[in-house]
Amino acid sequence: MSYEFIEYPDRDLLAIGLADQLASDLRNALRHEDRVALAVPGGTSPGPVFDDLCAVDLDWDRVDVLLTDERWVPEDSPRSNTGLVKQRLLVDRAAKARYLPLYAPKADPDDALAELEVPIAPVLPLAVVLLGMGTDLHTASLFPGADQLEAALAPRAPILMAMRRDDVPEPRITLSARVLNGGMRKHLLIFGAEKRKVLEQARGKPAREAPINAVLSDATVHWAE
Ligand SMILES: O=C(O)C(O)[C@@H](O)[C@H](O)[C@H](O)COP(=O)(O)O
Repeated sequence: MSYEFIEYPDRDLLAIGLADQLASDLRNALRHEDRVALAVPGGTSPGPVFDDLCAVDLDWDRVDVLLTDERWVPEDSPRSNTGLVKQRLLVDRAAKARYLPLYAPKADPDDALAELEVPIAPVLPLAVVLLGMGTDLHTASLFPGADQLEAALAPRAPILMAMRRDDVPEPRITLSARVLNGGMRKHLLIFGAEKRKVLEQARGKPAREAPINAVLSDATVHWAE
């Protein structure tokens, strides 16, 4: 597994440097394509990156933004990744981007997969993918031990899958590993010594134990304490 590892002096400098890199990847992709897709994670880490990226001058009206995964909660829930993206990324210049949702107001995510996939299929492969990671080595909602992990890691997995694990508070919906890994440029954002350590220890582990390994090849890892 080969990936590049960039260490930043602090989290603010990481946010600036990573936003700059994402902007440059998007500009490069826009030189060759009419429209390009950017997938981003939710969770607590990416907010400051979004704050910098949203102000960048590029052809946002040709960019499709989607989440790598979503918690199955309404948009006004504090746990909604959509809420985060709408408040911190799809503002300022980036307000012109088109948002492709990973949530629909249905009780069961399995009942929404087909309709949510319709606008996503034509924008693949993803031009730029930003990923987060948990200390259990999950990325997006590809959790070790989740009910559908094996299917989501399969080479012919569907675009979207619902995912559940008993200790995860709500059902999730996630892009499958092949869609995430198929991104033309991939970046992983991690903060803190613990995540750095577990990522190093994950080397060589099978993806069912370390799902992050399914999406890391040729990625760039961005780390700060
Ligand atoms: O909805 C989510 O939670 C995610 O997209 C998830 O994969 C996240 O990126 C990691 O859990 C890291 O989360 P933190 O940045 O909060 O540590």
